[in-house]
Amino acid sequence: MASFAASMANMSATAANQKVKKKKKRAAASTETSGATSSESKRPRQDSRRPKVAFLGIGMQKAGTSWLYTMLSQHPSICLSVEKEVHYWDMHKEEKGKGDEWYESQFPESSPDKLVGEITPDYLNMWATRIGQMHAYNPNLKLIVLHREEISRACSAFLMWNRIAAEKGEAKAIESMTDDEVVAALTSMEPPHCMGLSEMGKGLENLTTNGFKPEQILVAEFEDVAKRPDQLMNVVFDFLGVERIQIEEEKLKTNFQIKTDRTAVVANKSNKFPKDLKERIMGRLEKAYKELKRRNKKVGGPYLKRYQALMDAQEEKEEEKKEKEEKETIITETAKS
Ligand SMILES: Nc1ncnc2c1ncn2[C@@H]1O[C@H](COP(=O)(O)OS(=O)(=O)O)[C@@H](OP(=O)(O)O)[C@H]1O
Repeated sequence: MASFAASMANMSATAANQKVKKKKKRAAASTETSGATSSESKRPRQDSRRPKVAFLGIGMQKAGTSWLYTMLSQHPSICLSVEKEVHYWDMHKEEKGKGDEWYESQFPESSPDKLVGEITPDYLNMWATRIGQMHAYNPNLKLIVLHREEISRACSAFLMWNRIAAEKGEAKAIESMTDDEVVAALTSMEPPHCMGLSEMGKGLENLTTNGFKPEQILVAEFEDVAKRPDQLMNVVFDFLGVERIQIEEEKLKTNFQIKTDRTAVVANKSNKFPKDLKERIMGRLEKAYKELKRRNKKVGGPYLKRYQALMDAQEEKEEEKKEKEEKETIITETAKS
């Protein structure tokens, strides 16, 4: 009996030990996924107080997303990630095992009275499971896409990758490449998928077949970054449900390209795709990518129509205001004379 009791006690001690070990293992695993240290995990959880990410800029890559990040960073009710591109949904979550707590810790200035968001252009071209995870995290997420003409966008992407590779001695600089070489690199199915990442239509379809409603997605035109930046930002602010703010003219008109942090780098004018080469390339690719452009137009069309209507309504209002002001001036001057 005694030996039975001892062995029972022994067994329960072993079970208790195993339980403790398992608990420690689980704690270590959750520390690994959340990126927290053991002393951090002992502190009261902060994440329960952190608001969820409410909006995302999801592309297109090379369509003015760094400019958009800079404009949104001017808004007092918006909290952006410290780094422009968090890459949680396309990389950190699955490939690096990070959790939502880690994700939300990328927004150290978040608070309940601020709208939290980040911009990672690669989210537009993710596969279904990742979109599903993003939707499950926050089914009410608002998504912003800037659309840029497909071939010009790919040229911009190619130039960026070519400059990086050439600097490392891993590729010829664009200036010494033949047209055929540039076309081959631009259209390659291998990373960095220059033309592949112009597939906005497929990206939008993937979003709506994996939970997102079209009303949750705003598609705006890249061209307006240069042509009508203030109106574009009004549409974005309205879409996000925050107050419209007037951004300084000089900022609105600056060419922003950001790499890894909040430091806005004004684009180097010499860092442009050689103009003649671009014209030749665009001529050659126009026919080959007719189908891709048609699909983007078909799927993106209704979104862009909605966006155009919002832009036109603003213009009409401004014209009405001008006319009214002009009439008032005439009345005042007539009264004076
Ligand atoms: N204010 C303004 N007006 C006109 N164009 C502008 C502006 N700000 C940024 N840009 C152009 O946007 C291109 C970079 O886009 P992204 O910031 O999305 O690039 S990235 O995906 O983050 O690498 C890049 O395009 P390319 O010059 O054709 O490469 C920038 O020049």
